[in-house]
Amino acid sequence: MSSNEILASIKEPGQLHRLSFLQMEKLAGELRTVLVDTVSRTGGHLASNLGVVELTIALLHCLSLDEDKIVWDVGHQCYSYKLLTGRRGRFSTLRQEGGLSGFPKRAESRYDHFIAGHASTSLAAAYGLKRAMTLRREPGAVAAVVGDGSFTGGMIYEGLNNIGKSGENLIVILNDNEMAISRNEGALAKYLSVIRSKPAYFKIKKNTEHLLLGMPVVGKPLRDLAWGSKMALKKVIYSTTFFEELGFAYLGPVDGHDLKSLCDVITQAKAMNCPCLIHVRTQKGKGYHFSEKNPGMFHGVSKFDAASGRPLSASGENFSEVFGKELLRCAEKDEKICAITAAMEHGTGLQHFARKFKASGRYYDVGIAEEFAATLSASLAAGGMLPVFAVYSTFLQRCCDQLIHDIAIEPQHLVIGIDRAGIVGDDGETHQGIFDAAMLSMVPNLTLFAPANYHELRQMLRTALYEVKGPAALRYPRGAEPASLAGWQGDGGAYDMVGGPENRMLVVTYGRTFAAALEASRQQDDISVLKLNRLLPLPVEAVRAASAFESILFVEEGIRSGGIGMQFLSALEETGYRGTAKLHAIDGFVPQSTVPSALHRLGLDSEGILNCLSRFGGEMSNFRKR
Ligand SMILES: Cc1ncc(C[n+]2csc(CCOP(=O)(O)OP(=O)(O)O)c2C)c(N)n1
Ligand SMILES: CC(=O)[C@@H](O)[C@H](O)COP(=O)(O)O
Ligand SMILES: [Mg+2]
Repeated sequence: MSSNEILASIKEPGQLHRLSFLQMEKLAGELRTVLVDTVSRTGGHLASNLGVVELTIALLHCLSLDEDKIVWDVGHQCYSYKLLTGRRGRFSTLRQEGGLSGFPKRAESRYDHFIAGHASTSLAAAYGLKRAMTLRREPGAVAAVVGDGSFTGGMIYEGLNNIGKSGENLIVILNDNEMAISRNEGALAKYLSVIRSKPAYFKIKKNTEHLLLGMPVVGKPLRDLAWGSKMALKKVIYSTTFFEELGFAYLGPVDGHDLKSLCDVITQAKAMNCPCLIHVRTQKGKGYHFSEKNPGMFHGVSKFDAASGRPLSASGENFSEVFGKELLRCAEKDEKICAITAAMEHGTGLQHFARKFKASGRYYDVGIAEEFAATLSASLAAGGMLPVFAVYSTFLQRCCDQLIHDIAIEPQHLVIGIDRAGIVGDDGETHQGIFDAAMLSMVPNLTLFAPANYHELRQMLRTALYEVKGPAALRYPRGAEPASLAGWQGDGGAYDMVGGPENRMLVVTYGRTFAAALEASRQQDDISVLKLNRLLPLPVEAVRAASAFESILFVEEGIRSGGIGMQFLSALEETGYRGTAKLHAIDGFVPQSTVPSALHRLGLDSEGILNCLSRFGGEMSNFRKR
């Protein structure tokens, strides 16, 4: 048999119904080979996908995608699903511009039923899909695959609360690998470890169910009777699980790499025709030596050498590392400083802080619970601590009400480190950090800084900690500082100006785009650049300085509507400015690509800025100097 014979033969997911267990075992091996080979070349989420190979095969073997639906929580683990639902031919384009998304997308396939990328949405998604099927009298079950990390997100409990009473044929598959990106924290992780240790209960239940399900006619009423007495029995012999108390049939724990057990339990769950929770135990990174040894490192990987497991590009200093190390330096001198993350310890550079201060209770990994993290930060501040919440821009979107209600109305002094601000690249629409500045501009009493390099990040963090009253935030991009800005030092005020009003054109910008604006001003005379250091509250002195120029182009690597640029131009108008002012910003969702390619496509690199200015220049001719 050729190396990929079975996978190559799968043209439609329905073909998996006819595979023998031996063939499915072989298919699992083929999938793992493709996953490691492809992700080593494209980058992506390897460990999570290696952990659900058998689960994906079993789901497609037991469910019929002509009527049943599967949704994936976060969706970063859906690569095998994509390979088995008609997208093998495009799989080498994974996460590339114009290629397959790294997450489920309805536009990509009829088998992708709901968008994913942000955690803990799958139960709401599954419930809505199932209710629509019921109301439209469409047959079929809906299954939601949820990782134990995603299970720490609040929306999951909102989902359990609504589904448990619904009686719907909805199967929640809890994929328990004891990991989020790092090791899973919290009481839920502890609870799962307890119920993982009770396989006996599951065996008794399975045998009883099989016996009754096999009985004609009397089977169901007898089964309901037995089920009722079993519930009583369980309360006597076994403590029921939290899930059963909420109205789910609990099936598990099941070995998530044992195809026969998986097929048994999925078939049983579908036949029970009620809310079920299947608890599967898997190994994150299974089947590839290096990811088994270090699943955290292989959660999200850039290109790597498959033979050695080593990354192909050395990851040097970056904004997250600089942030984490500067925060640690401050915290060593100030015991009021606490750090909070929502399951993104390494992504936000907090691992240094955690190593030093976890034991002393000044470090919190609250799980995938950004809303909770925001309000916890506010209450720590209310209690006299100096909390710093580090969070990706895109995930901060979860905290809009907490920012307004818990943090700003009675302003709490805390700091939010907004990482991945701006275009992030391969994760695409669900992860671009382009909305935070617009969202925060609604929040009164909040100060927002935009460092353009490591020096400013350190400086602005200290300013946020010790010179700002009320909530302060600083936003910085994924990756390293622009080489052209290494060591740049402005005057540390609310804005910096490069060039004076003797130039006709002024480009106003902030953050990473300052490098592109400077480059544009080097390529064409007559251009000055104003870099905002403080975005909120908008520095009126910067607006005043800008009004001396004949024409102004505001360039923003962020959404136009409600963004800083819009506010700057309206403040300019209020000064009675009679020049020409334009805003060049982002007008919609930004699909996956490399960051440079996205910035170029959006006209946010130096070439794009010069093109803007030359188009704009045409409107300059009718400008009369005052
Ligand atoms: C709201 C939100 N916060 C944070 C993340 C970042 N994130 C992506 S996957 C992941 C861990 C998921 O763990 P789990 O659900 O257990 O899946 P596994 O990778 O273990 O299969 C996190 C924190 C996210 N996608 N969404
Ligand atoms: C799936 C998810 O949300 C995270 O894994 C995210 O992709 C991490 O992004 P970074 O690679 O920028 O840390
Ligand atoms: Mg997990």
